[in-house]
Amino acid sequence: MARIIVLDPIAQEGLDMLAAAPGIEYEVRTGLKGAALRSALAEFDGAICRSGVTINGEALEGNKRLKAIARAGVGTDNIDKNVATRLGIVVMNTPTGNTLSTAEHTFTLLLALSRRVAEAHMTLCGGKWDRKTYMGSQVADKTLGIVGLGRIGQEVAKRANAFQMKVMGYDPFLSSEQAQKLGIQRVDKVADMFPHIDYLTVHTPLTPETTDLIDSAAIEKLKPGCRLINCARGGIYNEAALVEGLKSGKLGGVALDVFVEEPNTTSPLLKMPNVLCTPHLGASTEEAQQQVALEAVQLLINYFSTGEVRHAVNMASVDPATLQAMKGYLDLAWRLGLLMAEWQPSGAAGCHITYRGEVTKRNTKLLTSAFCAGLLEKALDEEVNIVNAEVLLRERGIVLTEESRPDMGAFSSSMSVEVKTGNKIHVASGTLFGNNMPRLIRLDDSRLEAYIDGNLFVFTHNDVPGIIGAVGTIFGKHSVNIGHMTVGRAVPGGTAVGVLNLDTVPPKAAIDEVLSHPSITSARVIPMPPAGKLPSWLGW
Ligand SMILES: NC(=O)c1ccc[n+]([C@@H]2O[C@H](COP(=O)([O-])OP(=O)(O)OC[C@H]3O[C@@H](n4cnc5c(N)ncnc54)[C@H](O)[C@@H]3O)[C@@H](O)[C@H]2O)c1
Ligand SMILES: O=C(O)[C@H](O)COP(=O)(O)O
Repeated sequence: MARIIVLDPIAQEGLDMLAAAPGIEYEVRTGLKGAALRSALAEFDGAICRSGVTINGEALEGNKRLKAIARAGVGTDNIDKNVATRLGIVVMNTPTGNTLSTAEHTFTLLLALSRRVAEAHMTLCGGKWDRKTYMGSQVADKTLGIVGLGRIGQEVAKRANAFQMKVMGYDPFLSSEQAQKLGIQRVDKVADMFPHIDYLTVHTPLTPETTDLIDSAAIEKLKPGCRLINCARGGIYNEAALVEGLKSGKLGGVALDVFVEEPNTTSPLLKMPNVLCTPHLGASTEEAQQQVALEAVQLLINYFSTGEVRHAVNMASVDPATLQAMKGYLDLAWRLGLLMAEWQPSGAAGCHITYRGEVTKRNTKLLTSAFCAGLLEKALDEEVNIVNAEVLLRERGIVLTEESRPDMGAFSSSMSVEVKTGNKIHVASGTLFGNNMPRLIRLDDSRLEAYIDGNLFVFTHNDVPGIIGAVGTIFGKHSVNIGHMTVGRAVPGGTAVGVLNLDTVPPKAAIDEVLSHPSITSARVIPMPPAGKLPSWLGW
């Protein structure tokens, strides 16, 4: 049973869906912070939030249970994604559910600011019929500048065009063709539009690049009387600079839905004329809330029932069909990681993975993560999975590189991992027989065809006659049954490797006896998961 905590109010439809989902139970606990939030999160497998709760590093610290956070909305800046990734917690959002509502809210603010609707309303409610003070400004034939032309920015552009506005815009990912299609005059940098625009609206995430994007220096360069709107994130406009710009008369007006500090009832802007503010209501429509709640709940249901990862913001998304199709390869990659963790001495400095043949057409990044998860699984006293494995590996200073070679080797598909320790490189290569039978096809210099499950007994020896018989006799004497045996070598008469699958773990006396053979140079038991047992993070 997966337990889900709902940390912010979400639409009833979402709660109903949680209640009806088999294998899921949920609790609504809103308004949590600090230690209360941390201990609550430790009791659940999944969490749903909006922008109200702050899931910072402290809240996640030491959490060994939480696997997934679904954000019913777009912005995930209230979640410490670095810490979540490190702990193997996948963070997903619902990117499209509130796009139209937020674009509409942006336009609502733009129009209401132009006509000073809120101020006129408040004056009238105060008993004054004032038709002189609230002279407005027509938007038709004015120029709107848009920074950030993703989902919301583009919808705002469409609405501006419908209101006969001229639209200029900047987004590093907006092509000239797309800009032309949307009726946007694209500029190469934000400042290029400053002298031309009557309105500016921003629709970017809050990042180091967009923080204080519009500060006093930028406001200086704006056309006098320009009106600024922000329905994205507080902090993209420097709030002190807005106050100054309004006081000096440089700015014609400011409309904000979002603030640096939220909730916020004390901003000096709230008391200024030509200012219009709403308490982060961009996504607050029945339609948007229903949509994002249903989407967020579905994300968690899918994650806990099939392992599907969609709209992840801290890892590559993986749909169930891909997972299903890659199950065998994920198993192989994970097993090669488990094997290498035992085969190479500690102190790995780097890992290089080569994919060959048909497997290169698949999501090899996922396979690399699965290998890393296997490599670290036993060494770390924490959850290691495909979300955090690469991060954990790199954190340990291990350089990870990957290459794909579409040409086939001896097998239609193979993956080969090289682990560098000091001046030595250890190699393990594997392939998949059928859909779900991982096989080891190379260990260091020796080519072989070994199973990678159960109790592996791996020994190195000189390639001389009598070794297989000698090892078989020793295990027979100790009543250890050999299920499968393979030996491989690089060249006849050189060094060779033997891999046995034993039905039981051999006693120490048996291993010592094997090691006492003059031509056997090393021997060890490498416990591997039974055949068919998939990593727990796959959810199967
Ligand atoms: N007020 C609200 O209630 C509300 C509702 C929904 C979304 N939002 C916020 O609106 C923002 C945009 O949402 P979206 O769904 O359109 O996201 P999106 O990812 O579709 O679009 C964001 C765009 O910003 C662009 N961008 C990033 N950095 C930039 C930079 N330095 N300069 C110019 N462009 C840059 C990206 O290329 C992208 O095209 C998000 O921050 C989101 O949290 C607020
Ligand atoms: O990023 C978002 O989706 C918006 O800021 C909406 O936030 P909310 O879900 O808290 O209304």
